[in-house]
This record gives sequence, C-alpha cells and structure tokens, in this order.
Amino acid sequence: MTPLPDGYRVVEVPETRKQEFLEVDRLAFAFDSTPETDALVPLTLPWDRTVAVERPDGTFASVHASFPFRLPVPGATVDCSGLTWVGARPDQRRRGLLHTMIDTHFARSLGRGEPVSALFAAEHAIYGRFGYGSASDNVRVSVGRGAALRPVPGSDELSVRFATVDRDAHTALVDGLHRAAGQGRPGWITRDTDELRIRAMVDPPAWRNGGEPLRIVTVHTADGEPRAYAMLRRKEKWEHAGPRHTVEIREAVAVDAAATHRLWSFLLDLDLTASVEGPMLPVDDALLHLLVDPRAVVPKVTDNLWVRVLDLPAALAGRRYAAPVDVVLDVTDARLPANAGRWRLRTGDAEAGSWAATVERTQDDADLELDVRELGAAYLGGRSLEAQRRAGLVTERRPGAALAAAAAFGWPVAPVCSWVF
Ligand SMILES: CC(=O)SCCNC(=O)CCNC(=O)[C@H](O)C(C)(C)COP(=O)(O)OP(=O)(O)OC[C@H]1O[C@@H](n2cnc3c(N)ncnc32)[C@H](O)[C@@H]1OP(=O)(O)O
Repeated sequence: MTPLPDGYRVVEVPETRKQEFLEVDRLAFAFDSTPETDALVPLTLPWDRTVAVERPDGTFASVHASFPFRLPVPGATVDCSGLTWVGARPDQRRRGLLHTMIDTHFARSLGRGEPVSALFAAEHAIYGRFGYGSASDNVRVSVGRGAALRPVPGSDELSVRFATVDRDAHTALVDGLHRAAGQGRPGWITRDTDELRIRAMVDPPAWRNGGEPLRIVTVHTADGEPRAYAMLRRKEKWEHAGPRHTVEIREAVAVDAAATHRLWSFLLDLDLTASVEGPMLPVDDALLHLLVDPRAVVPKVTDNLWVRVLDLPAALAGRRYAAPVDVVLDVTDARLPANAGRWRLRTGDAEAGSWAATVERTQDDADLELDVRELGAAYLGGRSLEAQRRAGLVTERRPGAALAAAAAFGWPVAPVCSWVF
C-alpha cells in the first residue's frame, strides 16, 4: 500500500455523507449542479462501494466508487468492478492519494471476487501506471445530411416513430433494445439498476446547451415490435442561406441490419438539418459498412473501456478464445504481485466455434513477456498482442508465439461500451 500523508485515512462513505462526496467531485471535475437538475438526475452510485480519503480534520480529500458490473468478454461474461467518480480536491493532488485509492479499489474488488476492473479514463495518461490497458476504441462520426446507405432487404417494411423522451413510455423499450443489440459484443455493459436506466434518458434543461428537449426515434415492425432507437437533440442554426441545424445523437442501437438501415435513413434525412453528430459506436458498427461513401464521414476514434486484470488466472479462464493456443506468458505486475510470473494458457476442445482455456502456474520457459497492462489491453479481443509486440510492448521469446496468441486472444466482434460510467 502507498503511504498516505500523516493523519489521512481511508473511509467508507455512507449515503449520509453524499453532499461531502459530491463536493469533492465537483471541485475535481470543475462542474456544478442545481437543485432542479439534481431532482431530475438520479445518483447512480452504490453506497456500499463508495470510498474516500479523509483528512485529519475529518473532511474528504479524495473519493472514488465502483459499480458491480457483469462485463461481456469474448464468449462469456465476468464480474467486473467498474471504477468511477475518481477525484481529488485540486489542493490535495500529487500527494499519492490516487495511488492509495487504486490499492484500496483493487483490494476491495478482489475481496468481492471480481477478477477484472474497467473504467473510462478522464485523461489518457492517468491509468496505465496502475496496470489498466486501453482495451477498446469507439468511433464518432459526423455525417452530412443525405448521405446514402446501401440497400438492406426488409428496411422498407419498418416504420419510424418520433417522440419526446418520456421516462415511463421509453425506459423499458430502451433497455430491452440496448440488451438485445449488444448480444455477443465484448464490453457491452448493460444498465442493471433503475438509477442507471433512468440516468441514460434524463434531460434536465441545464444540459440542453441551446438545443431542443431530448427526442427519441424508434423503429418498429408492422406489428409494432421495436427494433431500434436513437436518442437525439437538434440544435437550430440559421444562416444567410438558410437552416443548417445539427442532430446530436446521445445513443443509437439497432438489433439487425434492416433496423440499422431504417434508423439511419431517418436520422440522415431530417428537415432543416445539415449534419448528424453520431454517438459512441463500435469501430465495426453496421452503419460504417452501409455508407455508400465512407469518405463522406469524418470519423473520430478515441479510447473507450480500459481493463485491469486483477486475478489473472480467473480473468483469463473467464473468457473464451478464437483459436486454439498453448502459450507461456511471463507477466509483470508491480501493484498485484500475485499475478506476476509465468502462466501456461492452454485451450481445450472447441465448442460452438471458440475455445475455453486452463490457466496454470508453470516453470516452463516463457513464450511471451508482457506487463499486466498489455494483457488488459488484449483482454476484450480488440487489441492484438502481435501489434503490441511490433510496438515493443510485448517481447517474444519463442518465434511465432505472438502471432498464435494474437489469433487466440482476438475476437471477430469489436469491443465497446456504449455509455460512459
Ligand atoms: C475512472 C475515473 O473516474 S476517471 C476520472 C479521474 N479524475 C479526474 O480526472 C478529475 C481531476 N483529477 C483529479 O482529481 C486527480 O488529479 C487524479 C484523481 C486524477 C489524480 O489524483 P492524485 O492524488 O493527484 O494522484 P497521485 O498523487 O496518486 O498521482 C498518481 C500519478 O499519476 C499522475 N497523474 C495523475 N493525474 C494525471 C493526469 N491527469 N495526467 C498525467 N498524469 C497524472 C501523477 O503525476 C502521479 O504520477 P507518479 O506515479 O509518477 O508520481
């Protein structure tokens, strides 16, 4: 454990200390709220997983919390501690408080039997030093109005409804489609509490930034079954030559190609608009395959989930592999030495097109040497171990081992989480 300044201590935060907790994060993240906004936006924090570092005078210097997620991984799901709301008061930075909070978070997560942790990083430079690897990307596209899509059979039979987001009317529809659309996609964390489901659709006026209230487009079959949705806000812009409104999409999901086609055909043809600013999409999203002219979009790719392997054998045995492999990994892990050393990962028989693996300690020579950070980056199947070898981040001791391991760790569906926690 990293030593704290004299008199500082780690404490659990009960809900009765909510305002003190929020005050630290408001100072850390530079935001404020109002009673009107707070009344509309539920706090999603699980209070039995909320922790602070307290100063000698009993006030909070820094805080963090975690969500108890089920993380979809290649071919399976594992328990995952979703680190969130990490913040130190600006006058308490760079004294090791985050080091202590991370050690505390790791110990508490392992104590609950959670073999991995995941997070969205506020800044890219923060979490690699703690063994988190950037494990997935998302793409945001800016698409001009009228961009054409390749035809998809069945799209024309679907109909579209347009409404203002209504919690009672839409929460179950959004949650059901979100779950269905993410089937088989690593990283696709679902919103498993009422607070998280509501939080996804809240629309306090203070968040509108000059735009209209949050609207929802839903796509339905002839008998009314929902197949896709997009939550969006249009912003007015009138120029000399006429209207050039933008469409800002908060989240868009569809359960199949026909629904994707119908949804985006509608979004790309809204009157008065000039462009559509897309939500966080997986880098292999169907929309990107359907655009007739992909050069017409301006893609922005950024890091999405970061993953920290906490319990190496449980984490690696908890996912499936895309190819058979027998490889000895020699792992370094400065913060969790139980993960360090040599591990043999060996797949068994194929089942439904993928392979389960056993992971055991070994004295055999290493095939690959890597830090737990690079293992976390490869864990969801979206970052190649061979690419990391080429970048000098993974060392190969047996020729061909990186290619073979990369084929096994990779996955045909790109990992992404569609919402920031
Ligand atoms: C999952 C999430 O919640 S992401 C949100 C993270 N929070 C924020 O970005 C809010 C604003 N920032 C903060 O509150 C703080 O600066 C924190 C929490 C990021 C870091 O807290 P600190 O107590 O200052 O961290 P600590 O003193 O333990 O230092 C951690 C190390 O990371 C480095 N570090 C911390 N923040 C950053 C940063 N933003 N950029 C680059 N390096 C950083 C420090 O220099 C230090 O490096 P070292 O190990 O070489 O000494």
